Amino acid sequence: MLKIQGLSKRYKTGDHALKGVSIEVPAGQVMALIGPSGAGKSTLIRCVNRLVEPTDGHVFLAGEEITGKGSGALRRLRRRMGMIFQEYALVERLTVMENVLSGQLGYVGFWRSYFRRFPQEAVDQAFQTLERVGLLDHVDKRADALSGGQRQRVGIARALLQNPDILLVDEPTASLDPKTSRQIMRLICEICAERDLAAIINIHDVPLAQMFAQRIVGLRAGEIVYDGPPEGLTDAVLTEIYGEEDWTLANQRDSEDEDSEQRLDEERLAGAV
Ligand SMILES: Nc1ncnc2c1ncn2[C@@H]1O[C@H](COP(=O)(O)OP(=O)(O)OP(=O)(O)O)[C@@H](O)[C@H]1O
Repeated sequence: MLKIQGLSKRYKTGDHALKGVSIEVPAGQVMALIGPSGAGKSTLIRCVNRLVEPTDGHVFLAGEEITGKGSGALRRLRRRMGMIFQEYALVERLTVMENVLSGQLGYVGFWRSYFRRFPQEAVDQAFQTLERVGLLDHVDKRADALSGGQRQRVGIARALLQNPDILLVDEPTASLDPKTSRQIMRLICEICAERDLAAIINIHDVPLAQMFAQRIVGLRAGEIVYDGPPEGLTDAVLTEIYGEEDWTLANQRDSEDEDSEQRLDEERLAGAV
C-alpha cells in the first residue's frame, strides 16, 4: 500500500533527519515507528504526506507516486492519507459531529463546508463512524467539553471519514493515561483490521507498541536499525535503537502487564467485568 524508497531529508539548518530510508507497508498492517527523540520519526511521517518536502527519494501510495506531484494532485492524494495527531487538532468550539464532518473538507468544497452543508451520505457515514468509535452519545457536545480519550476518538473518526488508504498517526497516546492509551491503540488496530487499512504509528511507548503493532521499525539518527516483529525487540536491539540502558524493568513490567491483561480478558469472557 505504501512504498518508501531511499527517503532522505536534510533541513536547511543542516540537520540530516533521514538518511535513505526504505520501507513498504502492506494493506492492513499496523507498523509502529519507534526511536529516541530526534531520530526522524515525525520527519518520516511528514515526508510521506509532504508536509515536509523530502530532499531525496520516492514515496508511492497504492502505486501512485506522491513525491514530485503538483499541488492539485497532491491534495487529491492527501485525502487518501488520514492523519491522527497527538494534540487531536480539533476545533474547540465546534461539536463532535462538525469536527468529524470536517474530515470531508477535501471532498465537499470550501463554501459548502463553511456553511456546514454536508451531503446526507456524509452525515450518515459520520454517525456510523461515531458509533464505531463509541461516541454516538456525544455527537452534539462541543469538542472542548470532552476528555482526552474522547477527543482522540473524534480525531480517529475524522480521519476515517476521509476513507483513507493509510493512517499516519503521530504520538496518539502521548497526552493520555495508560488505560486510555491502550483503549485508543486497540481501537486503531481493530479498525485497521476491519478495513484492511495500513497504519504508521509514531510512538514513544515501547511496551504499548509491542502490545499492539504487528511490526516495529526502529529509527536511530535517521536510519532504520530494526525492522521486525515486536518479539524481536530484545535488550540488545533496544540498546541499538536507544543507546545503553537497563531494560530489565521495562521488560518485566511488560510481562506483568500481559498477565494482568490476559486475566482481565478472561474475566470479561466470564462476564465478571
Ligand atoms: N523544521 C525543522 N527544521 C530543522 N530541523 C528540524 C526540523 N524538524 C526536525 N528537525 C531536526 O531533524 C531531526 C529529526 O527530528 P524529528 O522531529 O523528525 O525526530 P523525532 O524522532 O520525531 O523526535 P521526537 O520523538 O522528539 O518527536 C532532529 O535533529 C531535529 O532537530
